[in-house]
Amino acid sequence: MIEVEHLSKIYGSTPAIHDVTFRVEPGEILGFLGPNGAGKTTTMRILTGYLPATSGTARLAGFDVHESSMEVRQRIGYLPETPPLYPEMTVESFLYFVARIKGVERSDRRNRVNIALERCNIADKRKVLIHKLSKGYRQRVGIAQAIVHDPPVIILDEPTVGLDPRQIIDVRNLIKSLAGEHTIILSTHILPEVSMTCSRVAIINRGRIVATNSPENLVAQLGGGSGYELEVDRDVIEVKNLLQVLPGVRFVEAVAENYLPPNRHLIRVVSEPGTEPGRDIVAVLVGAGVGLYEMRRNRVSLENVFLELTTTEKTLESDPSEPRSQADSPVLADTQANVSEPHAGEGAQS
Ligand SMILES: Nc1ncnc2c1ncn2[C@@H]1O[C@H](COP(=O)(O)OP(=O)(O)OP(=O)(O)O)[C@@H](O)[C@H]1O
Repeated sequence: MIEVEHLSKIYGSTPAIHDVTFRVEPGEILGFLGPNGAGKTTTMRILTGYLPATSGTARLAGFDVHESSMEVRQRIGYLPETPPLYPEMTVESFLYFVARIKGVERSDRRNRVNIALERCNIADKRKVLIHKLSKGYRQRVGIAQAIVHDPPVIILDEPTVGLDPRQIIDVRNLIKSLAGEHTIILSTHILPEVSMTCSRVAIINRGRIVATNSPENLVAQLGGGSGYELEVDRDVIEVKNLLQVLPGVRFVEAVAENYLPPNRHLIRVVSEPGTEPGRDIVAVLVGAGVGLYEMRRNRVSLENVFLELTTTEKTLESDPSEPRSQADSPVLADTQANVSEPHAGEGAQS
């Protein structure tokens, strides 16, 4: 439904995006994830026909966004970071207005406006002036204006910024309910937004796509960092001798901690991807008379992946079905070699 190939944009002498390539299948929600200034809005604006690219192509339902911008605009619903609302209009009259300028037939407008009001759960606000609405409701009106002409593609730029936690949940549920019937790109720098809402994610950093895959596969690619942390009464050399022969145990290392009582050691056991050697680890330690005071799992999360990819120069191998960017240089081996740093259990708070 959406095919982006080798897209680049330079503002004057400032490069904003470089060789961006990804695809979105019909009915899918793609999370477009990146830190501030990564190039998300620039990419969205090119896709919606508001900004010309410096080079590369983007096609939507087969139409080139630059050469066939009218066809593209009819097929796209766009919610920019700041929703384009007319505060002095009522919700209903604004949606009628948008339906008209988006080319909805007069005979179909009432029906389309009613559907948009219902989908966005704002039917009871139809006669309310937009400037009297809370930010959460205004965001719903913003989404309603994006879907009122029933476009196959919806592009949402940071749709939950500035909302309170309750409103965020409501807007995320609304977005999820639109998938299937619509193909959606959701641009965000908020990680939970992606894990909760999107079937696939493209991570952009400093203008370049550094990974494209399902959230689960991205985590699995870095899954070599999963394992266990043990608090024991033996040092790392003794524990290593006992455990490193076990199937599934990749390596054993000491973790520096200064809160532990004397003669206690914190030890990390990193497992091979897809293995669960926890049971054997306990059996061997207990069998050898080792005092095991605590054992907990370390799991790599999407947060770890995001931090790894946006604070380093790494890229991950993309989904094999994904078109490859010329700049794509899969360095999975490099990534796996570094998985113990940063610590797999650490990461930004969500
Ligand atoms: N009109 C412009 N003129 C010059 N540089 C720009 C312009 N718009 C964006 N940039 C630069 O392009 C880069 C990408 O910006 P963009 O707004 O696309 O990022 P973003 O990922 O959407 O960031 P944010 O999450 O902060 O909105 C940044 O370095 C930004 O400073």
